[in-house]
Amino acid sequence: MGVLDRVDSPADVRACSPEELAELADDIRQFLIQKVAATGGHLGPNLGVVELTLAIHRVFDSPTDPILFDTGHQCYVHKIVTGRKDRFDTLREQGGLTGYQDRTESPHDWIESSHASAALSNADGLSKAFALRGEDRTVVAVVGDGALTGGMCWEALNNIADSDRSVVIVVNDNGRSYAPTIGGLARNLSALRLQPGYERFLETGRRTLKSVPMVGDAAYAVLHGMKSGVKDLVSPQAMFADLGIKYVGPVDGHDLAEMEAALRRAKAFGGPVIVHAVTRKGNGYAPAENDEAEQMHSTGKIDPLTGRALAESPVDWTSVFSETLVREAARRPEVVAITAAMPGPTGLAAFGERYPERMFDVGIAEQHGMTSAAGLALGGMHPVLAIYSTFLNRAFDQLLMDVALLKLPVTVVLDRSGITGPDGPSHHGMWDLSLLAIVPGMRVAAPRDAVRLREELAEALDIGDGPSAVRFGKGRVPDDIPAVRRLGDGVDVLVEAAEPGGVLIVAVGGMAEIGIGAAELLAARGIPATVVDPRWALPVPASIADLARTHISVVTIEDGGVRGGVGSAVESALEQAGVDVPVHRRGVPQEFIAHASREAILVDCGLTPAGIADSIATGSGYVSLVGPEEPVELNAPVTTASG
Ligand SMILES: Cc1ncc(C[n+]2csc(CCOP(=O)(O)OP(=O)(O)O)c2C)c(N)n1
Ligand SMILES: CC(=O)[C@@H](O)[C@H](O)COP(=O)(O)O
Ligand SMILES: [Mg+2]
Repeated sequence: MGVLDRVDSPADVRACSPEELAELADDIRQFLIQKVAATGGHLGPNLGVVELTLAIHRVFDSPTDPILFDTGHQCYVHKIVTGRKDRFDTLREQGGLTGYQDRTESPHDWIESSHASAALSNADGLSKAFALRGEDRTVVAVVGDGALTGGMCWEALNNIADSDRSVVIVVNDNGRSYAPTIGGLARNLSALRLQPGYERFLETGRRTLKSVPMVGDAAYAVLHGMKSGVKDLVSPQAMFADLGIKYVGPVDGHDLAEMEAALRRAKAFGGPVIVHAVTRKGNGYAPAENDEAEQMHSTGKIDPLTGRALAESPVDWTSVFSETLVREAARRPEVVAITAAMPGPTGLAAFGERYPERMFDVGIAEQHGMTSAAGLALGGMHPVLAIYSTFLNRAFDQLLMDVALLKLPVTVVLDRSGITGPDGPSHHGMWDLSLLAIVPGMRVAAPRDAVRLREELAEALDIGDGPSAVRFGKGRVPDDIPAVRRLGDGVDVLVEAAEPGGVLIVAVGGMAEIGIGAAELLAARGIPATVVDPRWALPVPASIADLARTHISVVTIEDGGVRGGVGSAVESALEQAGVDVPVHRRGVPQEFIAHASREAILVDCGLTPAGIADSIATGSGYVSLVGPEEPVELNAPVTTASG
């Protein structure tokens, strides 16, 4: 019976003795390794915040004092000590524990989005509300060094600094996003951490002086004081202090007692405070600590002993993109690449190794990345900004007004478009087609397989008079789905109806396989169907309207929201062409889709050959996943004595 077995709430953590705390931290570390090895998830980040999270729950009173985790991928320890440890076998599985904060799981969770750099703005707003309501509550925000490279953090800091509100910002500085965090900020933060003299100075002092009873304690206090002297010379304190925010640290984020003492100092201060915790991603688990590339930022199912993946990953869209870009760049010196702190996951790492001078990591800063791309294009380059589809949301205004308005040759490569699965509603790439459809002059390719991805990326790099986008999904990429013929405007006919007058299926990108399967099932039911892949889906190619004239209806299938995407664009195109043929849109319901496997969600959305064929044969509409449920009572503001 370990200490963890009897910890089910923050109060249980607060009741632990120092010895029990040390055991609890070890128990949690082993728990994380065993559970996340079995389910997959953010093992590295969570191993890095064990002591930090325990210290926070000992000093602050969640949920009265909200604890916000920026991005939320590092909230597993928080979940473990807030009564959810028994559900970790269901982590990131349908109906199970989410991998991020989730208000339906616990009142200890306040925010939910997995989009980085938003927690400080949430903290700013929450602390303003508490001040207005006269509630004496402290908002605690845990923000990583990577998230701190996002612009919203600095917008929030600018506001928080200009107040005396009780906000404690715990900077979890492990020096990494996926890869090492870039930029002047990171350099400043790490200056102290990497200062060997400072570290040695502290370590020697701590070890030597603490061993001397009495005298040691006094001398240690002197050392501590000196530390602040040393700190003033090299610390990032100036960066925050100049903003008007008190700075505490740097603190060893794995030293529970030191972390707790720093947080108590911060809490006592009463106004906005930054506690700079220095941690190590993957701490205490050698396979993660030794993972040079990403310190096991996010893993699939692994062998807990060795850290090795249990399943080989199939050839995926990302790897085809990666190799194609390197090949294209060899003959296109104007091509440069931009990543928002995700060179590995977006496939740009190979390009960066081959062409380091043409590769730019801007940090978790998609907005800046998009407009920096505009600048690169103004300077004669052809930038390729590779981001996950869901993060395009962050850079929409920049795409519209800094790129498209100027008709600049920027290519946005959107990986993880469509349903992604276990990362839940804020990670599904279901918004990009709707967003891109309203950008004047935007050309959007959605390859159906590896062959078309190579083709369409090259075509995008040939576009010099405006922005282009190439979007593809997560996971396995079909090698080759051949066309029967290609029309003049690039549309590929994949299936010719056996006879005229049937259904025209417009299958966008990765939905081609589903469209072909649906056509086969319809043919068996005596309903002829033609299947086409537009390849360049937006703006809608002219031949789609021409084809529609000889069909009784058009069915569009897209791995994206059904409102405003390709289906809506096809409807408009037919109307403009005077083609009076009904369009039935099939796609992802315009709802927030809970986490589950991609496959399970596609089935639930009716995005399968049988689902599409049945909906056509029966004339039913597109699927909705949320019934008329009663809204769940969430985080009703805690009424305090004063309120
Ligand atoms: C806007 C946005 N862009 C990209 C990501 C993908 N992403 C998830 S975690 C992460 C790195 C976070 O680094 P940091 O904040 O330092 O936290 P750590 O993992 O080091 O604890 C990134 C880039 C994201 N969640 N949100
Ligand atoms: C929070 C985070 O790291 C996400 O960006 C997500 O985990 C990405 O997952 P995949 O790279 O497995 O799609
Ligand atoms: Mg980090």
